[in-house]
Amino acid sequence: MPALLIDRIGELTTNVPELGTGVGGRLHDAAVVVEDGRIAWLGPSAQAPDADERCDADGRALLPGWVDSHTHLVFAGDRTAEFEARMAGEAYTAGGIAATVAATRAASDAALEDNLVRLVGEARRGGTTTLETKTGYGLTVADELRSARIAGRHVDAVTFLGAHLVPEGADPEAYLALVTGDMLAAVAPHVNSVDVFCETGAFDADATRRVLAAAAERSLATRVHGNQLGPGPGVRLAVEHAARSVDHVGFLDDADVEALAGSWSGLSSRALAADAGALASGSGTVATVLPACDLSTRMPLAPARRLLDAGAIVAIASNCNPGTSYTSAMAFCVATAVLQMGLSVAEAVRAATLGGAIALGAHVDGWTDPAGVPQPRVGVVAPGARADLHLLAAPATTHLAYRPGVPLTAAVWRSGERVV
Ligand SMILES: N=CN[C@@H](CCC(=O)O)C(=O)O
Ligand SMILES: [Zn+2]
Repeated sequence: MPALLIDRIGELTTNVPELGTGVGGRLHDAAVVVEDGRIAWLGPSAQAPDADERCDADGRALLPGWVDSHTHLVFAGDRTAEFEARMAGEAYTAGGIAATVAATRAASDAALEDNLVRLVGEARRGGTTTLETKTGYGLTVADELRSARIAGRHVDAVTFLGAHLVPEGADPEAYLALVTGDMLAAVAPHVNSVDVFCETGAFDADATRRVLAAAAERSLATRVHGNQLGPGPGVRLAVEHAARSVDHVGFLDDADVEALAGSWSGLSSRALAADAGALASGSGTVATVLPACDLSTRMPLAPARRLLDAGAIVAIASNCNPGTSYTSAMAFCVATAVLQMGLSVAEAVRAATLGGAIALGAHVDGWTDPAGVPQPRVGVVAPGARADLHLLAAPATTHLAYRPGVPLTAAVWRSGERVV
């Protein structure tokens, strides 16, 4: 692959404070050189070396591609009527998942794959370069396995979510035994992690523990859908089981917030930001907020400001799915986090890039994609990192919140290849 120079960058967000200024490690009048799919050099534009090809950023902002660490893209059908009912005042309940399970089971492999490819393309056009997606709309061994296989062909990380809902007509205990037994055994070679929806109407604390323990026995990373619809044990269980992330986190008490911050062994997000070594070696549970889901379900926005102030590591993800959050637009999630959750633009951008990477374990070199191929770290613009870059049609990332809803993606590179 010929070396590429992107120069005359008005504002470069590296997410590495030592490389620039502030939380975003920003540089101005900067340049980046990309070689063999990785960042080879970055620095002042005036000192940039020659390369085979050149892209003139013309004063615009460059940042890492979005890392969307929570989506549910293997599904068929949509739930427009359910959304309309919600906007007319009905509450969201976990039971809505069953409608998508029925449509997904009835769909052909080709239909599921076409829909997934459509959504991955939509996300790319909005600047997303790393995508996780979950199974969870099959809920039989065969349907979960085909979801995992289809997902693995198109995304960067696949999560098994057999513990999404007890399917209609199934005995809860027998289904849990299936999820933690034969179903997990079938999908394990095809997934990177295991998730469980810990909520009233889905899986209780005991069931959640059993799913997390079964995943740990197979050395699979874990994550939890927790504290989405009300207070509950999800956050506490995620931290106790060293889950990579707990997602939604809408209803938190002080102990939940302290547990999430403390999970990083006293390394606050600020300390981690200032010390790349600590970040690489630290392990804890990321608090993933899903602003579009909070809005689309008319739930209170997750307390992202409080979590950051307490020292937790926060990620922002789209939760793209046909029930609670039918959007892949990470820029919209970032704008909402700034305008309504009280984050600065630099904090929100960091959470939607490096935060998501930490939640996926993709912030360190050598993480593997679903095919088992080792990948360079993502979520930062730094020498050696995967060249996943997002050029905005704006001079500063501030425009993501200053001009909400305006499509600002001008170009996207993934592994050094121009994809948008
Ligand atoms: N909360 C559980 N799962 C999805 C919603 C799935 C659905 O309603 O189809 C979520 O993350 O919001
Ligand atoms: Zn979800």
